[in-house]
Amino acid sequence: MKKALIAKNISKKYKFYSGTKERILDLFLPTEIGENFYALRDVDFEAEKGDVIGFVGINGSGKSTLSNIIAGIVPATSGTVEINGQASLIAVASGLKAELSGRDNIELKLLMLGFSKDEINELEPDIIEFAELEKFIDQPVKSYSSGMKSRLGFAISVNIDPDILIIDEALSVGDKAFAGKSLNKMLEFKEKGKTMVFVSHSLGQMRKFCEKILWLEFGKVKDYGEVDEVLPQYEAFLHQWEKMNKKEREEYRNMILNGNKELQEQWAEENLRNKDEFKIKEEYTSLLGKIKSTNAFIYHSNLEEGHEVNNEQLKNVYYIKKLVTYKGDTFYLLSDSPSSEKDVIGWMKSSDLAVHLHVAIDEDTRHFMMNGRGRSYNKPWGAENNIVLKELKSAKGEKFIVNKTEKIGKNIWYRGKLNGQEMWVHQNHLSI
Ligand SMILES: Nc1ncnc2c1ncn2[C@@H]1O[C@H](COP(=O)(O)OP(=O)(O)OP(=O)(O)O)[C@@H](O)[C@H]1O
Repeated sequence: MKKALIAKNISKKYKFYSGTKERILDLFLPTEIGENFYALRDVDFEAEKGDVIGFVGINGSGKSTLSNIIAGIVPATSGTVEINGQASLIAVASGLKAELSGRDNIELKLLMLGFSKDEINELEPDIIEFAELEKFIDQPVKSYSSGMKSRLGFAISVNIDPDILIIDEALSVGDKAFAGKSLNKMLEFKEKGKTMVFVSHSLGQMRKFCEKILWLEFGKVKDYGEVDEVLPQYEAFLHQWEKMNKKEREEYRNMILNGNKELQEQWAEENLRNKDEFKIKEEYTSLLGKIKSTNAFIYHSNLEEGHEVNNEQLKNVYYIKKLVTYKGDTFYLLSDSPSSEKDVIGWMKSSDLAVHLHVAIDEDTRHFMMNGRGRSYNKPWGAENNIVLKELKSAKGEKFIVNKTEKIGKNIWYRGKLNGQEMWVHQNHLSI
């Protein structure tokens, strides 16, 4: 497959000086003055065309520096970046000129990218509309909030249709509505098979969006691979990192920078024992479930974000064909039909559901008679919104021809037809 991006031995050195005198002397003297600080050290990685890669790492690990180098905004001290096509970076304020208005920034950026005046005139209204900056578009960018700068950056980057899109924390600023709109645009790019690099501290977004993860640690590549492999390790590491005090963090940093692989493996063995907890483990199951209360939460597939249930959802019975375990919790996939793909509602913690085992018995024909008690439903073990007939009193003595039998917990439910209408009836409401 064609490589979209090859980064080789990228290092980025910054210098810290104790004052202006040192800074000036360093320019003129043949010996180096000042303290060297490496934001990146020998970073190597490649992306195939269509890869969606997330950069993760604690604060200061070099994620933004690397994305800025790939986008051509910051030069590397050494190493090479080979890009097939044009890269575009969306980052708060990156490449925006503070003194110029939003509109002038759009024109400048497009001119720098080689667009003609006619092309710019065509693209500009779309960019302005997407950015939703209204009258601010003619104000200097220095008067913008970080969210507004991010909107402008995002609007320019996605509308020029780059080959590689680099998104640096663009979704963590700005409001929820804009973040939603941006995410849709990114999904559109993903579907088009564009190569994308995504920098974010939201691991939920990473899991939802990326296929590969590059984990940076103090400017070095700690790991690079499939999301399912790298992200649980990183989450387990974060869990430990948050518990460490200043001294322990310093010791850890020295261990990494000294590069002793054996010591590092030993540390991981002792401290990342819980890493499997952060893996999402999927299993097939067959249950029926009812939501216990309105406090329950329906999660997206990343199991981090979601929304509360509504009252109507409490009056339904759901099919559960898949379960996952993540961070010690079990989540069930709720669906309106007996499938884990069709009519899916979302994931819910098992503690928020009342469930029963759901076993298909057979599809044999059986003949029963209604005994006039109970109700009938459009699903076995139905709830209020599944009611077909509120009372079966008037059907007493009528024939009920069964075409499907299922066991829900300890109870048998029959699906059959009463006067041509299909419904599920509990065993207690039928007689032979
Ligand atoms: N212009 C600069 N001059 C000096 N040091 C810099 C400069 N830019 C970045 N750094 C340093 O380089 C290191 C990496 O920074 P970078 O912003 O790439 O990290 P990051 O992983 O994106 O962090 P965060 O998660 O906090 O955004 C940090 O220690 C930072 O202080």
